[in-house]
Amino acid sequence: MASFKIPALNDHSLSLSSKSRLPSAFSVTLRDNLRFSRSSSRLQRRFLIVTASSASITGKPTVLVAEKLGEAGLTLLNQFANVDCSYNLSPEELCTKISLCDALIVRSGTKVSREVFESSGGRLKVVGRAGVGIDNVDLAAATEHGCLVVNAPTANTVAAAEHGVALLAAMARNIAQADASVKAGKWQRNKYVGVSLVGKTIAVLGFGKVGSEVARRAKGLGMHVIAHDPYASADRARAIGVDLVSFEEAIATADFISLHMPLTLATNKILNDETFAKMKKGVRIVNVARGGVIDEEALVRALDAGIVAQAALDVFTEEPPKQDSKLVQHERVTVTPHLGASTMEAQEGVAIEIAEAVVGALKGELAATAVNAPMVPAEVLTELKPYVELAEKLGRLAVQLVAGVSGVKNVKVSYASSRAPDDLDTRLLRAMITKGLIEPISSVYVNLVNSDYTAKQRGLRITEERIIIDGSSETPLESIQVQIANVESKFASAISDSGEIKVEGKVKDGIPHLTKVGSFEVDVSLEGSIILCRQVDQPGMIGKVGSILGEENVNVSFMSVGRIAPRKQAVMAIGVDDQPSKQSLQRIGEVPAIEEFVFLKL
Ligand SMILES: NC(=O)c1ccc[n+]([C@@H]2O[C@H](COP(=O)([O-])OP(=O)(O)OC[C@H]3O[C@@H](n4cnc5c(N)ncnc54)[C@H](O)[C@@H]3O)[C@@H](O)[C@H]2O)c1
Ligand SMILES: O=C(O)[C@H](O)COP(=O)(O)O
Repeated sequence: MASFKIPALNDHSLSLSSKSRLPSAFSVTLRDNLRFSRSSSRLQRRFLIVTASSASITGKPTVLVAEKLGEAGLTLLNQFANVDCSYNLSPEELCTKISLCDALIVRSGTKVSREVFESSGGRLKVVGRAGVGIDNVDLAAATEHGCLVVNAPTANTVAAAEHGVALLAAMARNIAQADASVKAGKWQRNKYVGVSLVGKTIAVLGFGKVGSEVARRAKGLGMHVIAHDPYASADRARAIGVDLVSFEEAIATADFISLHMPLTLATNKILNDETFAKMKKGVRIVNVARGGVIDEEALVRALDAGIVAQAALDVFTEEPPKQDSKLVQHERVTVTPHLGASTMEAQEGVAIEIAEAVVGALKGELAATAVNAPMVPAEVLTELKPYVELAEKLGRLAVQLVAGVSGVKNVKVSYASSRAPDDLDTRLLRAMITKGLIEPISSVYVNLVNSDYTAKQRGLRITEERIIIDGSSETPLESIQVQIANVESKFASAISDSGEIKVEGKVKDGIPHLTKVGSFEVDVSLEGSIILCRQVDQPGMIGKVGSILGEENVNVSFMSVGRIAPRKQAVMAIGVDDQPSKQSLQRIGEVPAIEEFVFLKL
């Protein structure tokens, strides 16, 4: 079998000193909870498994709905959980309530801060954002607390795009101002002469879901559409008839600018004094993204200087904005109170989308819209299921072999596979190895959300290596090997020739097997628990150990002996269904040919 090594795929090393509290009954598990949610059919099928087992005294989890949610979503939630609809909570009230809740659902009006996660005492397992933007949720804090954040990214796209186009047309034709004027008893036909859209250039900044829908509609209005988005595909733009251009070109050539990017460090105040100065005189701006992408004071200056002729804004840095805000009160500015997602249809859709995601996550199903965790496609999960189990068990075994576990710092994981490196997603496997390594030696529960964070926090450096082997690529993996460097072992035979604790496993007929301990080949299915004994190879050993266990009614599920050569050193691996008593283990240790032994819980 030919093999060669490729460089480590991942290297997670960082020591953090702070201790975070983590949920007490929340873990990734594939064995018992592999169910695929088929609910969000519009979404690309990408899933995350999260198991949450705690619930309230009534046996049902409690979901706090902190902002108004569509009826259909509430109905879904009520079928599974105790639903507490408490709107307009102060930050203090939210922090008080949250310790009694397993899930929280919000829109953009609630700040889910670090304090919220800290106040939950580890009970909060899922935050559902009933909409797209998650800038009101402290994602880092959620991840540190092992709390999954899911959103509803698709149901309000069209509503937001329609609102953008509505603002565009309303702004160009002074609809809001003219309406107010007529209601005030005036008839100012000359004052409210507008501008036409047809033939004008509109720059869509952020060519994602909403941006591309706006672009489509703007094309329908006869506009020339250009877009700027450093991450968008040129093919997708071309398919809609849109030219992707640089930011500089977009802002310098546009008659209208429509903003559709998320608020990030890079987009914060992306429209500012400097960028306004580069725009065409008389440009008109629409913002249905986030208020923070515009420097609002600079916009007022640009309006007053005549650089910006008009603006139409649905979103503001501070919501609601101050009543005396110069921007809001500006006569050439049209405003709406963050209504982009607020259509009957979008709110029903969002409510269903988020309720399904939250209920699914609480049930231990696969969350399609996880924001703070790697998502693994369903078909990959199905295929990796037995390897995920193998990964966790190898981690558990390896760490239990360490003498004095505090020194576990460097772990190397090798995946032997005939697949190309980019055809094997190891994130889930790494998370499960981390879980296996950490859980037996701490009170921390590790899941896919917090595994990398927890490893870093404990100063655990996990490097991954792919070993490409010949063979059929139908099987995702040939074997997984876990090595712990620079430690002593309570079972010296687990130390390989190169000095690390080494365990290796394979999946056989769908069942994870331990196939190597140190330099010894064994073959024992990873079910129940395991006793490893090093002995001088000789007849009758299996019988002797088997009868000690049999006397105590401990059922042996598997036995295998790996030896260097006949009658030389050998390692016997014995799978047991039950935990033998201390006395039985002591008797095994007293069998004359046995030089060392260890009992390992899976
Ligand atoms: N007003 C509302 O009620 C409302 C409703 C829905 C969405 N939104 C907001 O609209 C925005 C877009 O939502 P979406 O669903 O289309 O998100 P999306 O993720 O599908 O699209 C965002 C796009 O912005 C691009 N982008 C990121 N950084 C950029 C940069 N520096 N310059 C240019 N483009 C950049 C991304 O590549 C992506 O294509 C978000 O801020 C969202 O919160 C508002
Ligand atoms: O990000 C979003 O989905 C929109 O801004 C809508 O926010 P909302 O749910 O508060 O209306």
